[in-house]
Amino acid sequence: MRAIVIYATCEGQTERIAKRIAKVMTDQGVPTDTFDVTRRHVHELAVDSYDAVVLGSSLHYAEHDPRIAWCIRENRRLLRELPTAFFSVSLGIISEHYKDRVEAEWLAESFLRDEDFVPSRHACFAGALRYSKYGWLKKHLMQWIAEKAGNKTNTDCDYEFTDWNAVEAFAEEFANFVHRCRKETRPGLKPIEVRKPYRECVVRSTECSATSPGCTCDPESPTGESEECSGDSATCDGKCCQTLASE
Ligand SMILES: Cc1cc2nc3c(=O)[nH]c(=O)nc-3n(C[C@H](O)[C@H](O)[C@H](O)COP(=O)(O)O)c2cc1C
Repeated sequence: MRAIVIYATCEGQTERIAKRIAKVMTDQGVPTDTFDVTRRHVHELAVDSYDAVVLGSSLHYAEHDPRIAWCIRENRRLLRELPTAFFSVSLGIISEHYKDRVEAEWLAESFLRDEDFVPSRHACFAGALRYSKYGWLKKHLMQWIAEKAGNKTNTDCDYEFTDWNAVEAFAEEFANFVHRCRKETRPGLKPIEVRKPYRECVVRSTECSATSPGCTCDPESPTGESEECSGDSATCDGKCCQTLASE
């Protein structure tokens, strides 16, 4: 049993949130990997080798990342059968103006509606203002937006608004939900064995032939993954069961 957090980030705040969610879920007995769609193509990811999926995206110019939308579309049938969660990261959600807060929530809900995706859980988290990472134009645009929203405008500093307690509570509750789903669908299973808890993701491989002597890969599995296979073992020819190195 494994879960994955698939996320899109621009300045890194969604990544920090995704990694915190993965850590908390892993600590709760649901080993969880992470996958950044802004660095790798989602096609490489073997989504079907996971038992629960969390998707997350930050909001930029009132849009969630189209690569997350694409990932939802590509895996729609699978996502309907699994425990799923979605989180949106924005600054509107902590604006001093009620209208902005409502809009941030509405944008998350309409994104899910447009993608015809009903996650088991969803949340909106506050992100960060990282002036140090913005170019000149973006810095001044963000300063102007921040001022309108009653937010921090000193461009010499970065500001983080994420409520980490809320992020951890979300991850903990979702991990408990995943446990409950597993119990309901497959009664009598042993408690989950936490193995290889810190790896980045399982990538799709079409090269696994499972014919080399001593190869422990399961040719039936889409990723060639087997219980014993480490992915970097010589018995796998280094071709199949690929997992990304631990952080
Ligand atoms: C160019 C730009 C546009 C943004 N547009 C919005 C927006 O339309 N609504 C909003 O609530 N937040 C907006 N934000 C705030 C981001 O959602 C916030 O900074 C978030 O932490 C970014 O997460 P990331 O670093 O994972 O991309 C914007 C930020 C930038 C830099």
